[in-house]
Amino acid sequence: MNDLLRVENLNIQYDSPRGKVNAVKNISFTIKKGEIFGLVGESGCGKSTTAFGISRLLRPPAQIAGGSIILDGTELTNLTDQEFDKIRWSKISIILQSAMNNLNPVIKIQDQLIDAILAHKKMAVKDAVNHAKYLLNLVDISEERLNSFPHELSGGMRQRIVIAMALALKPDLIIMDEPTTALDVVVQNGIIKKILTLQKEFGFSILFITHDLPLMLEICDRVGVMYAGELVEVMKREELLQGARHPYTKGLLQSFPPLKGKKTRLKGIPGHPPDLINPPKGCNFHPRCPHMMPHCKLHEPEILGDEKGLVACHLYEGEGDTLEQISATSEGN
Ligand SMILES: Nc1ncnc2c1ncn2[C@@H]1O[C@H](COP(=O)(O)OP(=O)(O)OP(=O)(O)O)[C@@H](O)[C@H]1O
Repeated sequence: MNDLLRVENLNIQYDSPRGKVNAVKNISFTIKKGEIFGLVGESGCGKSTTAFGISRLLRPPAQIAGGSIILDGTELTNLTDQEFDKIRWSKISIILQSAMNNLNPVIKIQDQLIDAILAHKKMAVKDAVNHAKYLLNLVDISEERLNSFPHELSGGMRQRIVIAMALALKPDLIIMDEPTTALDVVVQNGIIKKILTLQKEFGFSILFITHDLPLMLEICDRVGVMYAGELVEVMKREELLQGARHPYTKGLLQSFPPLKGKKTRLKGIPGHPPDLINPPKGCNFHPRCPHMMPHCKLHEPEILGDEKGLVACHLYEGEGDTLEQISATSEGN
């Protein structure tokens, strides 16, 4: 089996004065070695909470309420903070939407880079400086910039430096949470191209989070679609380009201009996502779903898988295997 990351039945909740916010509800997915896996969905559907849960960045009132996160055979949810610190950067790193959330504004780039390197690798400071120069070269930034403070650089340069930092210890998995959303389209294109080149060169896996489905369709091998804290569909890129199965994913696809072919009128999805403290009975999406059946108001659909991917919708009931059946079959292989 070549899964690098296995997330199983992950539940993450926020305590709030109104009650528990079920921000991530029982989600399961895998990321293979060298794969780019995308998580997409409307604002508030739980993408960042999932990323923070995997990379141990959740802070109270958030907590993992159940489930398992296995990275290369190691169960991450059982690790102490000190044990997790050993794998941060070296096995897993994260790039956040705004580079200023990753960089310390009052420390020069060089010191931030070599601090990250020396915290995990025993080497002479001179060698760490050379490594920092090498990393900047990787992201096409001149070595002189090592002496700059973050505010002296453009947004695109700062995000490239964050990518360099994420790569510093050659991790197996890089989580990218909206890494280009804060940048203009031209800079965004340059950064995406750079990420793809580096991924090909080094072979790391990426969990790529965005609400921008067309961008995801350009770069990801497989895409997971989240709605109201749940994973409702997972498909290979090629399958998704042919059209989605889940009515929510279909709605998302119709909310963006098509990548190719004739321009069509954008439809959007009427209504809004449910309250995560008191979600509706049955399928979470039923109040907005154009295919809603009486059954959908009463019963939550199970996520089922076949050769096309996974889908949680009553329209496809009986057309696939449960996650337990899939997992039993793959373990038997
Ligand atoms: N501190 C908090 N207390 C209570 N609820 C929270 C808190 N932080 C986040 N949430 C809720 O958790 C849910 C998931 O939020 P999350 O930020 O993970 O979504 P997202 O899909 O990443 O959204 P975005 O694209 O806007 O970043 C949201 O409904 C949000 O309101």
